[in-house]
Amino acid sequence: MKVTVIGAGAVGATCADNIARKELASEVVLLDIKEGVAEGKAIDMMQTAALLGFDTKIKGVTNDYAATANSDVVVITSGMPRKPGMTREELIGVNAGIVKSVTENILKYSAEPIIIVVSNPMDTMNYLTYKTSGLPKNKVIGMGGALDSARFRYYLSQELKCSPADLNAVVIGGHGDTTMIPLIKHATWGSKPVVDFLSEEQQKKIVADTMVGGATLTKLIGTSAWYAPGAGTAAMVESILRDEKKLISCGVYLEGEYGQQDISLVVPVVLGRNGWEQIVELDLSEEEKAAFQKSADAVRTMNDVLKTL
Ligand SMILES: NC(=O)C1=CN([C@@H]2O[C@H](COP(=O)(O)OP(=O)(O)OC[C@H]3O[C@@H](n4cnc5c(N)ncnc54)[C@H](O)[C@@H]3O)[C@@H](O)[C@H]2O)C=CC1
Ligand SMILES: O=C([O-])CC(=O)C(=O)O
Repeated sequence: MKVTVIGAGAVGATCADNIARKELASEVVLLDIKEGVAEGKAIDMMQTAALLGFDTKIKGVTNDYAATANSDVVVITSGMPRKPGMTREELIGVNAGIVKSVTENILKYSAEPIIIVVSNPMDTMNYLTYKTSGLPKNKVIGMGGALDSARFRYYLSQELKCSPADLNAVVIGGHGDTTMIPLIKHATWGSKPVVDFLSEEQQKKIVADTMVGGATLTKLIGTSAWYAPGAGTAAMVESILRDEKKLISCGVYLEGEYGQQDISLVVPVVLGRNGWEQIVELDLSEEEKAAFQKSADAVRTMNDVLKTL
């Protein structure tokens, strides 16, 4: 199996590292536009192979798309990250052009890869990739929900003083500070609803902390996060390449599901060798449905911005 990661920055390199350590693919190609960066990081990672004992071959290239030929999965992380005080949406002007040209280049060498879109604003970049690529909708998948759900489990585990591994908790909606919807009423610890253990105040804080999880880290670090984003993306690659059929919140193109059309939003999907194989429709309350509609309206406004670029 071959995976290409476009963008050898913080998220792309971390994702490639996770894929190699877990030997999810025999070959990983890391591509960046900056001369030498992907080559250097690939060699650095390959020099951990003797220490960590993996056999995946990582190759770095500068803008050489021929090296990406016949990839099974392509991860797009190329583009600008936000700085403290910015929203993800403010990146659209720079990142839309990058994501569009990268998608076109990928398809010159790989006929029908599964593309995972990470670049922000993710919901709109995933929509753009779907529209640009002409790929079947199940092969264009946005990464955001895997990360946001992991953050949700982290904040829940801190408050409940339990292992995040024992929590089932899902974020849907958009991958934005105000568009993501941590479904706290659906979250369980073991099979017990977490709300049975948390005050209203605790619940509100967990939801709010999850929603601004990315912004909090951007403020602390000075650029956006990469360890959990890299791991979240690799978890999606794993479920796809190993055909695990894991239920993971992902950005997918909706055609009627959750009452939405012609938009990419984050919902729980089954991820397997064919990409996303099934959308799972949760039983949402009226309040949750209204929040989903509000997120859809905001994401649609961003998608409309694409027409002006
Ligand atoms: N969806 C999500 O959950 C997350 C999304 N992100 C987004 O991922 C993107 C990358 O973030 P970082 O890795 O932290 O940024 P970074 O700045 O460390 O890396 C981005 C890389 O993209 C490269 N690049 C730029 N234009 C390119 C092109 N045309 N072709 C190939 N490579 C190109 C740059 O040279 C740079 O090495 C950002 O847009 C960020 O907002 C980051 C974390 C989570
Ligand atoms: O916060 C950002 O800009 C990067 C991102 O999407 C995240 O870490 O959730």
